[in-house]
Amino acid sequence: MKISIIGTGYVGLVTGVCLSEVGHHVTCLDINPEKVDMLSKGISPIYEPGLGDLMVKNMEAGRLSFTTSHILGLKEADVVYIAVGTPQGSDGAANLSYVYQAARDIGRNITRDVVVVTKSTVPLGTNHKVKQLITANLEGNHCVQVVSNPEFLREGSAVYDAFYGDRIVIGADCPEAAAVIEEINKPFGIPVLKTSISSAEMIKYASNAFLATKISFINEIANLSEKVGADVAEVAKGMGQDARIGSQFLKAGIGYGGSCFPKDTSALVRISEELNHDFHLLRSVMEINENQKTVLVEKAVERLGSLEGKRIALLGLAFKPETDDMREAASIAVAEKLMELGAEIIAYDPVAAENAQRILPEGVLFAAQIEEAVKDADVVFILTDWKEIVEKALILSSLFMKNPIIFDGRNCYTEKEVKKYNVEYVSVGRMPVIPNREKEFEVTLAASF
Ligand SMILES: NC(=O)C1=CN([C@@H]2O[C@H](COP(=O)(O)OP(=O)(O)OC[C@H]3O[C@@H](n4cnc5c(N)ncnc54)[C@H](O)[C@@H]3O)[C@@H](O)[C@H]2O)C=CC1
Ligand SMILES: O=C(O)[C@H]1O[C@H](OP(=O)(O)OP(=O)(O)OC[C@H]2O[C@@H](n3ccc(=O)[nH]c3=O)[C@H](O)[C@@H]2O)[C@H](O)[C@@H](O)[C@@H]1O
Repeated sequence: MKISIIGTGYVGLVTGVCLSEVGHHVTCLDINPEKVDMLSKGISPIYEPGLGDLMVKNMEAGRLSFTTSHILGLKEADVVYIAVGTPQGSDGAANLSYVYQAARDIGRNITRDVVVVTKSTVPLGTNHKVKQLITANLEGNHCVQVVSNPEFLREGSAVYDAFYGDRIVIGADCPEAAAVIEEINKPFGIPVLKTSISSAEMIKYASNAFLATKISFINEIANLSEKVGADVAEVAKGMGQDARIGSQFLKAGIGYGGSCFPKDTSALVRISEELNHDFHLLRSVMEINENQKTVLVEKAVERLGSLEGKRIALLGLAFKPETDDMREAASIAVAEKLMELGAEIIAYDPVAAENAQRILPEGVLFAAQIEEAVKDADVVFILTDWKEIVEKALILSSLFMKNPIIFDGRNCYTEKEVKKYNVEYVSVGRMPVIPNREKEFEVTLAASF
């Protein structure tokens, strides 16, 4: 069985590599020639742990190849995955133009009966439209079945998620087509849930919206905890121990970012509006998230007064650790706000700096090393909890800053850890830690180097 994948972004590439790893023959197709050129040389265009090695291994085994040609990429395919982007349009709804173009491309180029699998996150009814578009563009008399197979991987652990996901959802109107996709996925050994196409489409949006809701909920609890002197980390732990609630996605911070939660919540609100339903809860989730992105800046203004001319080190720029993805990263909103307030920004990210340079406002300086960012800074902001940043930010601030002060948007440290250092520490949903400058601290310059 020959598999083709249209789109080699995070989802298409990970899917292609992992399907080839379990023994399938996969051709990945992308319209971006630079990407395909890199991929054909065995270089992954994205930072995703474990992906590059697995990709090269399967290319060398002759199971994985890349092309920009729809003719070559589709002519021998029995199964075609659509994994192109569905970015947020200017009206908040998902922009389906790439999906529809992929459908036309499939119709024009397939040479046999195929099962088309939609991996892209698409609103209700899209799969029916995809089938119509393919059929309308067919050049031969081929039978086409469409299956909705939403993707649940997380960036930064995408390869792991492909092999150890909680479920594989297969939405189909045709049981034979569903069986083909179930068979392809058998080697992963992940439980399969078969549904209608509409339910599969809804499962994807509902899952992301629910996770986003958990985050905004805990962020509101964090904001409240600060007012009453509670510690949101303890609150989340206590809540999470209730199996009905679960401990995941209860980490308070500066809100969710990334390529999916923001756009998928917005798309679901638009889908609801089109159905004359006001999804009030989800609108609030989005609003809370917008406000949450800049709570650290507000705290800094409250504590320090004017930020004009202050040198602020932004540690971590990607929307989460272990990725170079800057889409909707909180660092963008924070940097814009700080620039507006006249601060001077020196930014550091171990992996996402190159992408960040294209996105963050002009005038932001970039440090090649974390030490360079912290040295001479008046204030440190932690925006992404990369392991390196968690390991070094506290100690470097205590060593290099005149009056060390950290605003931590990811709650990286406990009060006990902070108290070993001569650092003022402001986090989210917890009381600030103010050092007693009279006291001898465990970490001193001499002791550390
Ligand atoms: N990024 C993620 O973690 C996840 C994304 N998703 C969904 O998967 C879909 C894809 O997302 P990403 O992989 O992040 O997108 P992406 O933007 O990283 O990649 C999309 C790729 O499709 C290519 N493309 C566009 N039109 C094409 C065409 N007609 N023929 C061939 N290639 C074409 C683009 O050049 C690009 O390389 C979206 O719907 C997204 O919501 C779902 C789960 C996780
Ligand atoms: O549809 C998608 O694209 C994907 O979206 C998310 O995956 P991802 O965006 O890669 O990353 P997450 O780990 O979910 O984090 C998203 C954002 O929420 C934030 N977050 C996460 C968890 C938490 O407790 N608190 C919190 O603020 C993260 O810092 C990050 O900014 C989902 O977790 C995936 O299941 C889904 O497939």
